[in-house]
Amino acid sequence: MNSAATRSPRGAKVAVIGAGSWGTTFAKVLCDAGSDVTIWARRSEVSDEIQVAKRNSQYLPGVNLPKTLKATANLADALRGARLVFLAVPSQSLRQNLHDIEPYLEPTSVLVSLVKGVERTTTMRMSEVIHDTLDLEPDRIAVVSGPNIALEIAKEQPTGAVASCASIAVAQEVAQACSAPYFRTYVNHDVVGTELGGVLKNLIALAIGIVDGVGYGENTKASIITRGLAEMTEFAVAQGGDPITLSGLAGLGDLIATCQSPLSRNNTAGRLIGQGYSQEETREQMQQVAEGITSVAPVLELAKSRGIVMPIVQQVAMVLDGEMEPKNLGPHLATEDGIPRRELVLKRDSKPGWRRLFGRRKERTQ
Ligand SMILES: NC(=O)c1ccc[n+]([C@@H]2O[C@H](COP(=O)([O-])OP(=O)(O)OC[C@H]3O[C@@H](n4cnc5c(N)ncnc54)[C@H](O)[C@@H]3O)[C@@H](O)[C@H]2O)c1
Ligand SMILES: O=P(O)(O)OC[C@H](O)CO
Repeated sequence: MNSAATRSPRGAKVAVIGAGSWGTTFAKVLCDAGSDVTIWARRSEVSDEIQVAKRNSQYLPGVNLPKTLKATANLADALRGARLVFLAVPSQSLRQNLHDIEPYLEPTSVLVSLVKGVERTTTMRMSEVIHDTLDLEPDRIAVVSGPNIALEIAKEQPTGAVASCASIAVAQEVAQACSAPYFRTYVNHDVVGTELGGVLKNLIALAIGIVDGVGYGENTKASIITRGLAEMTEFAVAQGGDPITLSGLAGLGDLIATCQSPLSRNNTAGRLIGQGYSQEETREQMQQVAEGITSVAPVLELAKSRGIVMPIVQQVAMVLDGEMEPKNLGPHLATEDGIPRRELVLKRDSKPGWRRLFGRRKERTQ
C-alpha cells in the first residue's frame, strides 16, 4: 500500500469498539484530532448517555465529551464506512467481539488494538488474535500503546503514544487520526515490541503495587522498575520485538506511568494484594479491568517456552496464588542456581518478518 492511497482524510469516519474508560477517552482524542467518530457500547444505557448527554458517568465521571461524538449499541451503525476500527474491550473478550463485528467490517478496514493483555487460553497477543480470527493481512492490523492513563488524557493532560503496524504508511495513517493537541502519536513498525510493552508493564505495576501495599520504599520500587524493564526487554526480544521499542513510550514510558500512578488499576490491584487482600477479594473491589492479573500465567508460559527467566513476574504469580508472602517479593531473590546473572541478556527470535508477527497460527495450522 502507498501512503497517499491509504491516508485517512481529516474528518474520516472511524469507530471505537468498547465504551469503558479507555474506549471513551480514545474516542474523545479521535474527535479532537478531527475524525468523525462513532463509539459502540455493549449496554444501551451507556451509549444513550454518551449520545445524548455527552457523558460517560460510570467510567469518566465529570468529563465532558465532544459534541461531535456519536454513540450506539448497534455494531452495524458503528462500523458503517469506518476505515479505522479501534478496539478497546478487555483482552479475554476480544476474540468474541471480533466474531461479532466481522459481518459489518468494511473490506479495507484497519483494526487497531488499544488492548494491553494476552489471551489466557492461547497466549496470543491481541494482534495475533485479530489475525487468527479474521485472517487479515498484516497491513490491516495495528496497535496504539503508550503512557496513557485514561482519566488524565480525558482531562487533556498532554502525553504521547506509539502507533505500530507492519506497514509504516498505515501506522502513519493511524497516528494522524489520533494526534490531538494534547496527544502526540509517534510511529514504528515493531508491533511485537509495542504490544508487549503494554502487556508487560502491567505485571511490573502489580509488583510495585504489592510492595507499596507492604510499605516498602523507593529503593525497592526503583529496583523493581529497573529489573522489570530488563525482564520486559528480554521477553519482548525473545518474541521478536526490538529492544529500542522497550526503551520508548510503549515500554519505559508506560512502565513509569503505570508504576507511579494511583489511578492505575494494575498498581491498585497490586496494592490491595500487598495489603493482604486475596486475589478474589481484589477482583471484587476492582470495578474495572486490571489486565495484568490475567496476563501473568500466559506470559510465564511463553517465557518458559523461550528459556527466559522472569523472577519478578514469577514472584507476582506466586503472591497472586498465595504461595509467597507479599513482603517477600523483591528484586533481590537469587536465580535457582544462586549464581549472580548478567544485568541484561538478549536472546533474539531468529524467525524473520511475518513469522515473528503472526507465525504461531501458521505453525499451528500447517
Ligand atoms: N483505562 C486506561 O487508562 C487504559 C489505557 C490504555 C489501554 N487500556 C486498555 O484498554 C482495554 C480496555 O480497558 P478499559 O480501561 O477501557 O476498561 P474498563 O474496565 O474501563 O472498560 C471495559 C469496557 O469493556 C466492556 N466489556 C466488558 N466485557 C465485555 C465484553 N465481553 N464484550 C464487550 N465489551 C465488554 C465494559 O462494559 C466496559 O465498557 C484494556 O486492555 C486496558 O489495558 C486502558
Ligand atoms: O490502569 P491500568 O493499570 O490498566 O493502566 C492504564 C494504561 O495502560 C496506562 O498506560
